[in-house]
Amino acid sequence: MIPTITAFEQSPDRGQGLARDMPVRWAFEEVGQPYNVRLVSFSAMKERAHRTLQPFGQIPTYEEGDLVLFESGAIVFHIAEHHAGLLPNDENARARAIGWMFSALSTVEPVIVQREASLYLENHKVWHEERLPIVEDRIRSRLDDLAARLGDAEWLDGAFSAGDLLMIQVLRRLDGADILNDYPNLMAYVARGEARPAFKRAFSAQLALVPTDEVL
Ligand SMILES: N[C@@H](CCC(=O)N[C@@H](CSCc1ccc([N+](=O)[O-])cc1)C(=O)NCC(=O)O)C(=O)O
Repeated sequence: MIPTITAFEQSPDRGQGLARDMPVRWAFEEVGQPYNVRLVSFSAMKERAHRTLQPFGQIPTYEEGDLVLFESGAIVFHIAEHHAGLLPNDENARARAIGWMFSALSTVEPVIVQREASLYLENHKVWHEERLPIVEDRIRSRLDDLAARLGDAEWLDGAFSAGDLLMIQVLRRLDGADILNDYPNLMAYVARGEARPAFKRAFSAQLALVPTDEVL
């Protein structure tokens, strides 16, 4: 059975592939699993029908038969559990790769999302100018440690895994910011992820939905 995910009907990132359907698309492409996409408008996301799938009124969701999932990380994990190619077979290596999935979403992404909130939602607040540098310092602290751990390695822990997929997707949210430029090995790490044929297929698929005149 071919799973169906939901994605934005109108991409707020205008084709940059930063919304969270992107890691799910990427995971499907890495394991060679076809998938269908149901596009959802901002208003429809908040309706009861969608909230039965995703209680917070967001995308993505995953439907396959009588299984409904939400949380992009959980969906990527489900895909990785049911197909080869995203998690190692070795028990300890698999556990470490899953650890990196959590690290991406609960240690690195939150400070990056705080910066986006500061820039796009709080930029009119009187304390915005004072807060942004504090948030950006928190990001640099995380990137210092991540860059030190990655070093010159190709991926975070041996072969490419779902942990790398999610970490690279999180780091891509800094695209356009100067911050990542200070970490050449992390820039190269993201570039390696973006060079993967599966990433390119996923990126093209989400870009194809964006009207040409809206692409950033
Ligand atoms: N923890 C959930 C979070 C899901 C989530 O944040 N979904 C967002 C889209 S991806 C987040 C996102 C949005 C826009 C950009 N962008 O660059 O424009 C990037 C990422 C959403 O539906 N937002 C609508 C709403 O909350 O009302 C998950 O990982 O699935």
